[in-house]
Amino acid sequence: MMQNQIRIAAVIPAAGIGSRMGLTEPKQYLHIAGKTVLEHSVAAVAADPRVEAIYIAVAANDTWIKTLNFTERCPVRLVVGGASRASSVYAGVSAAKTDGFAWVLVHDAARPCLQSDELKAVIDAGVTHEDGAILALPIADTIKQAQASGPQDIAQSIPRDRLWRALTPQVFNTVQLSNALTKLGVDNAAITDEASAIELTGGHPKLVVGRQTNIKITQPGDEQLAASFIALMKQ
Ligand SMILES: Nc1ccn([C@@H]2O[C@H](COP(=O)(O)OP(=O)(O)OP(=O)(O)O)[C@@H](O)[C@H]2O)c(=O)n1
Ligand SMILES: C[C@](O)(CO)[C@H](O)COP(=O)(O)O
Repeated sequence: MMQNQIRIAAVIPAAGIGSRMGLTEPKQYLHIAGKTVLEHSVAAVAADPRVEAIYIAVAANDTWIKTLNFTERCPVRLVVGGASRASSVYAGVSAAKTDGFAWVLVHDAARPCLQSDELKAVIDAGVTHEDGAILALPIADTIKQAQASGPQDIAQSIPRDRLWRALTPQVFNTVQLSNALTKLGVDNAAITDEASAIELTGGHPKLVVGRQTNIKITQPGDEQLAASFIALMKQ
């Protein structure tokens, strides 16, 4: 498969409300390092020429998206997201499938610090491995499981050998991912990332080492950390 024949649609789930941030606006519309978190994430996935279209899943009642102006080299389309991340992803994947893209790359709007070397690596692996590929990081800390009765009382330590934490982007064959999400249902709580859907339908996506800086803005203060990482990337 010639690399110039690889046409990828990026799907950006951006229909969440960012409740854990405790803000009045969704975290993807926070301004850091001169533009919104979403604009950083869109620009990050557009950095690879194999990405030929970007589908952003936004909430049906989103009033912020129309204030943004995307100037990427490839078309940016909006689709209506849903009540779950998986449903938002499914809306973008379905649009990409309709438009004839054989490959999809899913990247959280809340991960604005993606770097181009990570993007290239996960695309290279995702389009050559039969079950796709995801960016991930091996767990470097000791893992504790809390007691059911006490959320901050240790029940046990979990062996961390062979444990990784998933990041995004995640890259898959469009039909394979679409079929998995259709079969499992987008309200299936077990589907917290796209790889989960592939795994639950028998696949084994490739793990590609990402960067520690590829954080997901989730809790208060993460936006400052992301802004610092973006400033460092520009140096
Ligand atoms: N129904 C949803 C829920 C989440 N997302 C997107 O999925 C990404 C990762 O989800 P998360 O960090 O959980 O975002 P939120 O759901 O907005 O955060 P919270 O759980 O704190 O409300 C985010 O870019 C978010 O916008 C989405 O498109 N549709
Ligand atoms: C997709 C993801 O970012 C991989 O770690 C993560 O599963 C998203 O979880 P969230 O609770 O929807 O943020």
